[in-house]
Amino acid sequence: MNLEFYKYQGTGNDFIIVDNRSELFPKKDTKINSKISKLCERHFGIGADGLILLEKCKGYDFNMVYYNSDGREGTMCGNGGRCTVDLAKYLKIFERETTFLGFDGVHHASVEVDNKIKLQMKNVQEVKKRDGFFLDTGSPHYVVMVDDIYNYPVKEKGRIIAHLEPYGKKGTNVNFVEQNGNNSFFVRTYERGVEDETLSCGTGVVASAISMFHAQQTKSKNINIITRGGHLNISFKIDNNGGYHSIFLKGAVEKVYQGHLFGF
Ligand SMILES: N[C@@H](CCC[C@H](N)C(=O)O)C(=O)O
Repeated sequence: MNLEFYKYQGTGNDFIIVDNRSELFPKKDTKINSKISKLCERHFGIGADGLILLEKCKGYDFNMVYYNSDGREGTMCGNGGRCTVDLAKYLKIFERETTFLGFDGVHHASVEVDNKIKLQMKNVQEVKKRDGFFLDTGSPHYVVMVDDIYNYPVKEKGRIIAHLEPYGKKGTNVNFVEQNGNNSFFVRTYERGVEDETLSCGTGVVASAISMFHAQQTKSKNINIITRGGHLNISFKIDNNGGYHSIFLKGAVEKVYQGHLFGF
């Protein structure tokens, strides 16, 4: 059987997305993790930071299932979520605004006039101080400020921090941040499950923006983030208990090509 897939990128974070409303993708196959990691491999496969299934979901427009490029099911993916929203619009699942389910719960999203995708992220109740900061924005993230970010050894340092004891067997994603304006920061992310730096990470830039506000590096609740793959905007509000809500991640996405998976 041949299964159709779409190749997407959101600020350089790239994904294979399968329209699995037909439920033909063999999620229960005992070898599915190695099959997914092979598809994500950049020499023997299609090449991607992750694979996403867009599925039917009662009460919502769709359900999003996310696998990291190591083939294991991950938690929430912000850039992948934005790409999946664009595909759902292309497939005529919705027109301007959508509500869907991700690993971390319900998400609202819209397609803006400039075709950028604005995705509401899960509320953040707590930012833990640990040299840097640790918080969950749908996926776990450690955030630390560094100097000379362009030359910073993200892969080497990220790999060590990601698997430190407090982050358990599953590890954490690691973000390195340098300020370059009042409300503007450059962020580079080491992603667990990819075990490398990616060009951008949606949940990571949200974690970085909130951490920078929390650390009083900026007074703005509307923050621009530059990644190696492009620009993202993060806005949020604060509640009386110091929690963060109405968190939105906005940026461009691109449907790059479409193809067929053989042997599925
Ligand atoms: N690239 C993603 C984050 C993916 C999740 C991460 N690798 C994990 O498993 O925690 C994003 O854009 O948020």
